[in-house]
Amino acid sequence: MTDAENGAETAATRSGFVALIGPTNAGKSTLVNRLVGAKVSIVSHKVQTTRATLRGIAIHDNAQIVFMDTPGIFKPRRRLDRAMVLAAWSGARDADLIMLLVDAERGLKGDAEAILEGLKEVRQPKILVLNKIDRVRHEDLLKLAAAANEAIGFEQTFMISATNGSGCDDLMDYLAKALPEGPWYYPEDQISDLPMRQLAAEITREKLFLRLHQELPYSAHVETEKWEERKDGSVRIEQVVYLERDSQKKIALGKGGEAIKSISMAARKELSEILEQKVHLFLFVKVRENWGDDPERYREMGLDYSQ
Ligand SMILES: Nc1nc2c(ncn2[C@@H]2O[C@H](COP(=O)(O)OP(=O)(O)OP(=O)(O)O)[C@@H](O)[C@H]2O)c(=O)[nH]1
Repeated sequence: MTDAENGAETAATRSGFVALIGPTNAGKSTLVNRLVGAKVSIVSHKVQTTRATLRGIAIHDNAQIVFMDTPGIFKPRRRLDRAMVLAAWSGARDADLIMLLVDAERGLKGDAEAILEGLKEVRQPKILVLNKIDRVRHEDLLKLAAAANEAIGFEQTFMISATNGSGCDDLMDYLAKALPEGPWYYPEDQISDLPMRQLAAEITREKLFLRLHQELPYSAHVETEKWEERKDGSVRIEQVVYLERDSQKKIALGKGGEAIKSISMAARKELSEILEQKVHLFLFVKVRENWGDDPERYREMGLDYSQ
């Protein structure tokens, strides 16, 4: 029986990217794990080299909500930090909606204040989510909400506890309705696989920057192209490192391939620890001109993994 015969109305699908912004320890991972309903968020990232990372995908009513992480939004201290902050904000600007998560117990001190300042420049619709309300008196929450809304006109303010779930259903109802109508970005059955592939790409990117950060542009990008589980329990992973120029490719390879070899070894070691299986990692370095200027880059970063 079709939906129409059944008398049920088929609502249009919605989908979009939600940039999750918040100071360290605000509860981003805890919240995504709760909203996504599975532990796909896996790691909290140690090094802030990511422009926009997929944290998890939630399905609510007819909407597919893709949570993106934009680490590195904090007060810049060194030159490198400043480049990362800029990149992090550019990730946020590509999202359909920005969700600022604040630890209500800590309030707007420190990084939260700097983030609010930065958010003023961003045009996307923004919502405020005060987390850890289980620890804060209601009247203090109201004061905090008022102070934050004075700095920025948020579309909505939510008060939640990521650990006990209070307020989370209302938040999801809102997100599902706020995202644009359109087809889902990811096929439902591939969702579980995506974060692992992206995580693997991110680990390699982290190693790349740890070794060569002053010599490579921030736009350097890694994609996981193949992921093959083998009968002997090991996994074969093929990744491409995309750079913008031949000169950068030379740097990434190093003399006699020595740089890429050590990057690959470091990435393989970490991956096999996380996956708890033997990993065969193959890295290819390719030049893709103007990659850094491509406005579709961000979407592609997600979509490429499902192909
Ligand atoms: N009481 C309380 N604690 C919470 C809540 N949400 C998160 N926490 C705790 O806050 C701490 C930080 O949570 P995380 O989810 O790791 O925070 P995060 O923002 O992902 O942190 P980074 O990855 O370091 O940026 C953990 O100890 C959580 O258990 C909440 O609603 N109430």
